[in-house]
Amino acid sequence: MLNKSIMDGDNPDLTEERMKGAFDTDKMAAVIYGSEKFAIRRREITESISRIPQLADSKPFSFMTREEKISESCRKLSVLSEHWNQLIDTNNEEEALHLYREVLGLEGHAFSLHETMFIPSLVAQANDEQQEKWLGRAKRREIIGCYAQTEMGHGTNLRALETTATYYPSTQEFILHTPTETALKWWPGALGKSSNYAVVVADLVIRDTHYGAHPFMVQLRDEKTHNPLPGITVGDIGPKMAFNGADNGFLGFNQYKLPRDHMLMRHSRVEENGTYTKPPHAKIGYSSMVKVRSRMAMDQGLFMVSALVIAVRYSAVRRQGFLDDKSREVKVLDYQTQQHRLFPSIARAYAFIFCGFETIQLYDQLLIDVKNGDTSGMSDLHALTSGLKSVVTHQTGEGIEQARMACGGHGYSMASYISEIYGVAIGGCTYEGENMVMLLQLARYLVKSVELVKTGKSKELGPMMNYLAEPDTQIDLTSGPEAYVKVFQHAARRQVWKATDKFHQLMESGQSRDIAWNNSAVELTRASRLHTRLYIMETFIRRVSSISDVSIKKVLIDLVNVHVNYEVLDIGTYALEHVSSTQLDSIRSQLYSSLDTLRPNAVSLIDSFQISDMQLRSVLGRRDGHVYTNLFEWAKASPLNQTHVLPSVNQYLKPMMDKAKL
Ligand SMILES: CCCCCCCCC/C=C/C(=O)SCCNC(=O)CCNC(=O)[C@H](O)C(C)(C)COP(=O)(O)OP(=O)(O)OC[C@H]1O[C@@H](n2cnc3c(N)ncnc32)[C@H](O)[C@@H]1OP(=O)(O)O
Ligand SMILES: Cc1cc2nc3c(=O)[nH]c(=O)nc-3n(C[C@H](O)[C@H](O)[C@H](O)COP(=O)(O)OP(=O)(O)OC[C@H]3O[C@@H](n4cnc5c(N)ncnc54)[C@H](O)[C@@H]3O)c2cc1C
Repeated sequence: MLNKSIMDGDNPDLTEERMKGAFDTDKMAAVIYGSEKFAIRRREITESISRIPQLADSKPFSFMTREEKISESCRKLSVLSEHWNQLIDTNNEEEALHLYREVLGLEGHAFSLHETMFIPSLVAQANDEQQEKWLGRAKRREIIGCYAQTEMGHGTNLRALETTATYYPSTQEFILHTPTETALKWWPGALGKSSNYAVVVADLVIRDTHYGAHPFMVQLRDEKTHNPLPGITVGDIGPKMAFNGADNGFLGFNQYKLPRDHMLMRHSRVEENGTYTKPPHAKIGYSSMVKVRSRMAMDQGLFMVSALVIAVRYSAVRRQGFLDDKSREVKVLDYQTQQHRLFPSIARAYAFIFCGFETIQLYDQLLIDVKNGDTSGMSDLHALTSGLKSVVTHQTGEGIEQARMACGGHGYSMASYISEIYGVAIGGCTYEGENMVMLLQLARYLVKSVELVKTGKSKELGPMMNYLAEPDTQIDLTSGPEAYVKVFQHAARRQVWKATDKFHQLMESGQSRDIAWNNSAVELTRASRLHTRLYIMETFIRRVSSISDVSIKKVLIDLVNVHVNYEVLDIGTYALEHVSSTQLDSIRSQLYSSLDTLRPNAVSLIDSFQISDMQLRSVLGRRDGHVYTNLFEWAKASPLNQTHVLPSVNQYLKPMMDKAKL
């Protein structure tokens, strides 16, 4: 059996799709998740979870209020704490994240920032002594932490953060203070009600000198009573577009005293007498953000996949309309428009995940290098992850929304759960750096790279930048995916140079650097997007080329073909400067035939992600494909259906209708 999710009693339309799959889904899972060992561990963890009934949702999540969602995730966390060590290797971050996804889903929970930002901040920013004091406690979950940086008035411009941490040598204490309303910390996940500790980012002040944003370990609540400590105002910021199982919070300090050794001092220090030692790199304190950005291609890829699992499975059981055979309606997945809507997103999801593996590894390596005093890789990774987080979050949003529409009316129902996936994923366009802002960060790096080429210093170009120095060449589109890479290189190179030239010309015409930058900004963001999409395409092709299993490689090459054709057409206006409109027409034909080629493997390609029904929380996307029965059962569970006549009918509608009858 090649597709391992074939089960007796499943919807025969899905079983038929699974039989058609030309590759082993367990083998594909090993490729997706980086190793056979981890793919097996994922399945084992999922299996173990299913044997603990208390870890199941106590009722459909979409029918819960916000308070119920928060309470439900806390209940599950307490059940998990009894089983933690049997379920996972607690030192393995990927296993922990898989466990959280399975049990708690994507709407957030008390530990959502603890694992992703609080612990990583301690790992990267606390010195050995501080790690000795707090890291073990954090890892054992004796305390719950979050990352409190953004303020009501400033999230992007960190240099303008208003919260101050003023050092007084006489008492060897910092005083944390929130001088204005706009200085309130605002947004941090799990801050409002769950966390009792936070890594707080504040402007360090010593003897009236402002040293800028620095991280501090701050206790917020009493460990026994969980009440906020004196001098601390903390609470929940209210409901959001999605992610409502999380208590994103606000936080204010009123002259709150903090011992000197609570400033995280791995890289910068304040001595007892107030002497300040600056870090080896000005932006080293930003590492927690780089850490999360380096994970985002993976995380967003998985968000997109969740929506695609739902849409592709549903499209294989939804029958509507006719093609050749007028005796039976077709699966909507057979419509070319449906394939065009979904398959390029499947390709992007695979590509994002492969990129994610690469950037996670780059971050881990950087962490080691920085610990050894080498900060030279920081700018490269900052630029790469800034562009990548922006492109993947935007394209994931587009892909999920298309997946929702591909499910027709039922896609709009919370039974599909796609709107929740969309709401959570789209947050990524804003958090960890607003997308436009991050594209402009990459653009700074691109402009500098062009300046290196212009001044004859091409040898100093960073990784992935050499193409900026290469001349345009003839493109032979018949030579395989590499030809499409060349199209992207041409388009990206031209746009990067064009935007840089514009910026330089505006400065030469007398505009200040900042004004010239702003007047070139749209062109600069376009350059960043093209550069990043080139990186994604190259990584995808590189990863697929390295695969040895023949059947896996074959289907992934089919997927690469969908990707490269779709991507080049999608940048048609830029590509037209390098390929003719006749060539674009032939790319169009190739795209349509590549959709056809992929069609038999579509369900197996999304099944390979092995996302459990529990994690998916979708009635439409369940593995068994019994959409209509499941949908009806789900609707019956609606709180509105627990009584035939609602009190509001008796109170308002009936009297109104009765009155109208008189
Ligand atoms: C499953 C559940 C899931 C769901 C889980 C959900 C979890 C959600 C968690 C969300 C958490 C958050 O959002 S936490 C908050 C995140 N906040 C942010 O990301 C804020 C975004 N802002 C920033 O990062 C910065 O302020 C930035 C925009 C870069 C501007 O900073 P500055 O003004 O200090 O710097 P600039 O003057 O612009 O740049 C100076 C130089 O520093 C470089 N530089 C800037 N940042 C750098 C960095 N990190 N590493 C190296 N170098 C850096 C620039 O490239 C410049 O280089 P040169 O060009 O060479 O000079
Ligand atoms: C779901 C979610 C979770 C979050 N979790 C956390 C958390 O755990 N901890 C935490 O500290 N924060 C958190 N945040 C806050 C988040 O990091 C910030 O909202 C984000 O960095 C954007 O900053 P901002 O809100 O100041 O946006 P703004 O900067 O005000 O953006 C508004 C507009 O201004 C534009 N803009 C701003 N500056 C520039 C510029 N220099 N050039 C061009 N355009 C510009 C932007 O592109 C955007 O269009 C979270 C946010 C969300 C939505």
